[in-house]
Amino acid sequence: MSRKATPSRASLSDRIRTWRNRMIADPAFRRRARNWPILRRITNKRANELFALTAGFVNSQVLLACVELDLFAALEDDPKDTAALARHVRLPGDAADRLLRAAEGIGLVARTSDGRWTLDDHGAVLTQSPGITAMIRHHGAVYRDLADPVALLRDPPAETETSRFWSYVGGTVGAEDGAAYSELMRISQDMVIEEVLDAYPMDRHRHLLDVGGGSGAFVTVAGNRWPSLELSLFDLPAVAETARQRLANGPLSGRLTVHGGSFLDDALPRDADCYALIRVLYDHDDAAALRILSAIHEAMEDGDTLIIGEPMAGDASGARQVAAYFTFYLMAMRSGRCRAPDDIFALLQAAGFRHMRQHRTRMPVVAGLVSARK
Ligand SMILES: CC(C)=CCC/C(C)=C/CC/C(C)=C/C=C/C(C)=C/C=C/C=C(C)/C=C/C=C(C)/C=C/C=C(C)/C=C/CC(C)(C)O
Ligand SMILES: C[S@@+](CC[C@H](N)C(=O)[O-])C[C@H]1O[C@@H](n2cnc3c(N)ncnc32)[C@H](O)[C@@H]1O
Repeated sequence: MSRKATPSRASLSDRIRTWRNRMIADPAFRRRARNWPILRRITNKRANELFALTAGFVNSQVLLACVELDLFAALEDDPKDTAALARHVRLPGDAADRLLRAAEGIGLVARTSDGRWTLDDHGAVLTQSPGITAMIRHHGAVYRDLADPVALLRDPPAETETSRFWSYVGGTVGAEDGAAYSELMRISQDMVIEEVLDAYPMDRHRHLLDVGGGSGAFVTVAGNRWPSLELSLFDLPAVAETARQRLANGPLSGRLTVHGGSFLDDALPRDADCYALIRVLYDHDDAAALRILSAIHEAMEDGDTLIIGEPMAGDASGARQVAAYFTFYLMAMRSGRCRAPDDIFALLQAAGFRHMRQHRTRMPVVAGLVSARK
């Protein structure tokens, strides 16, 4: 049941917020604010932010066109003029010029002093970020599901393009799907792994079990960083088989065990002292999330640790963006929930965990991290 706060109950900060909102909403105040240097700066900043929000879809499509045409790779080594780039991306000169001007507007490319084109900051990052690039490409299906967001909120269909794309979420994945989606998972995982392992070094543990470990990128990086760490990976049988084949002859094979099974139905291996759920919990609604946590708790000995690393909601500006993106993304996927650390603590507590802690990550837009002990 929702309760409406009466003005007399509102805290001072709530009342200031209400007063502030009335001022900002008033066109006469906004006109006056433009005349005062400091207020003008804030006004312009807010206007630009609201414009970026309003233009979000257009910006995403400019980005998608650059990625699909491989524009950033063409600019990686040397600046080029419009005609040379038009030939590279196989567009008429005028169309290439439009694309470049649009890309310049959103920080993807920039002009050199002699009028040619080079990479701007975002474009430079994207030349070496296959994970982000793959996510930009796969947005087509998600955006089609979100084309009518109110309809999706009111009357979500049982199946969407996004839910079919990530078919493993329901626990049904065939051998042929296993390799394909694990590949997208793998290349999109690098930044998450770094955030998690920088914020939570594994030197205090003997044996790491990555639950829902996909193709094994997390255990691979952890194993390389901590040479005496024993490693295990647990995932659906088809995915586990893909991981086994990838890692069978690698340098870690002597200390890695791969287990196939479902964390919703099967018992988990018991020999680890650190269990990890990396980008797993947010795939699942609360009931399933609680089952996963309970299965891990059941497998653990007293004192063992669970770490949970995934994009999390929160107060940092990156975490706020994560909340908006993944809340709607997961609605399109028809499963899961973007949670704040407190939401995860509540589930952990219900599953019997204690000593719950949030660990600060350096880039909350990439991942948040919490840990708990049995
Ligand atoms: C050198 C001099 C003189 C000055 C430099 C000045 C300076 C420090 C500039 C900064 C440059 C710099 C270092 C920039 C770094 C930028 C970085 C690290 C950007 C990172 C961006 C990350 C992004 C955009 C991540 C996007 C991730 C997405 C969209 C992930 C989507 C994931 C999905 C949909 C997962 C689905 C899985 C499922 C199904 C839910 O389980
Ligand atoms: C979003 S992916 C994350 C993979 C990897 N941890 C990463 O960050 O790239 C979720 C993983 O959970 C696995 N998974 C989903 N349902 C599962 C289940 N019922 N039992 C075991 N693993 C499952 C998927 O196969 C997939 O590898």
